[in-house]
Amino acid sequence: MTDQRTAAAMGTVATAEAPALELRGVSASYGQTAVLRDVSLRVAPGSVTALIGPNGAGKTTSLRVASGLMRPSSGQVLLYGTDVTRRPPARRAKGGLCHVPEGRGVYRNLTVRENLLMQSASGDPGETIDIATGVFPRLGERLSQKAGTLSGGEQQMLALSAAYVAEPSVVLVDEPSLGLAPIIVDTVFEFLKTLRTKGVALLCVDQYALRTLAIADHAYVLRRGEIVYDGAAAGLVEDNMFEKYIGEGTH
Ligand SMILES: Nc1ncnc2c1ncn2[C@@H]1O[C@H](COP(=O)(O)OP(=O)(O)OP(=O)(O)O)[C@@H](O)[C@H]1O
Repeated sequence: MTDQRTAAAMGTVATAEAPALELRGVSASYGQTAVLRDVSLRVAPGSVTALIGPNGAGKTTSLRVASGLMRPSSGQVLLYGTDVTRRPPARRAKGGLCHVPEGRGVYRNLTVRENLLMQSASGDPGETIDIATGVFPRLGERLSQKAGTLSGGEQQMLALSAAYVAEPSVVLVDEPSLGLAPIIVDTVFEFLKTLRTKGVALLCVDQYALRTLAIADHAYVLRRGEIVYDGAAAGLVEDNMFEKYIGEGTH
């Protein structure tokens, strides 16, 4: 989906300056527990932004607020400059936002083919299957299989294929490599790089922080619900910045 189409679906006009996605001063809580405190971040159109940080920092919660699965207690979410804070997830999805959640967002009782058609923007079965199997040939061999019986890696490929066949302009991916064999992790990162070449604005959370930074333009580090780094992804890798913000032992 182009920026202009997204803007039209959002009921606004795309401006060259507006970020594809912006969280502006977002705070969020689970019950009495504050999880995000005044989080602001921007994802430029056609760029990759890494959101990294230790366990429990609030990365998943940030993505949930961005896609509308969770309401912030204060602050705003903007898509191409339009305030969508009060819009439900389905409306944001229609406007070109695709959230691939942690833990494989597939319909387990539907076949691979049915899952792909559910995700499809065009609704054209032949075209949808061609696009998805072009990116992940493995899915082509399993079109009639129930998604719940796929291997973990195959389920992840199916979940990620939404980022193609739904034709989004903004994609949020949460831990796409979690629990996957190294060779499948390579496939996932190749896929994310390919997405970028299609002009999608990508916000990526992954346990492989260095690999994520390697494909990212910009990076944010979250710690205890606060942004503690906002700058170039490359800058975070240099000069021991990475160890300072995230700690040793992160790969
Ligand atoms: N449904 C919930 N109810 C209560 N607390 C929650 C809920 N979901 C998350 N939390 C808490 O909110 C904090 C942030 O969680 P979140 O999942 O956003 O962190 P994260 O940075 O994605 O962590 P990880 O890297 O471990 O996945 C954690 O302390 C977590 O325990």
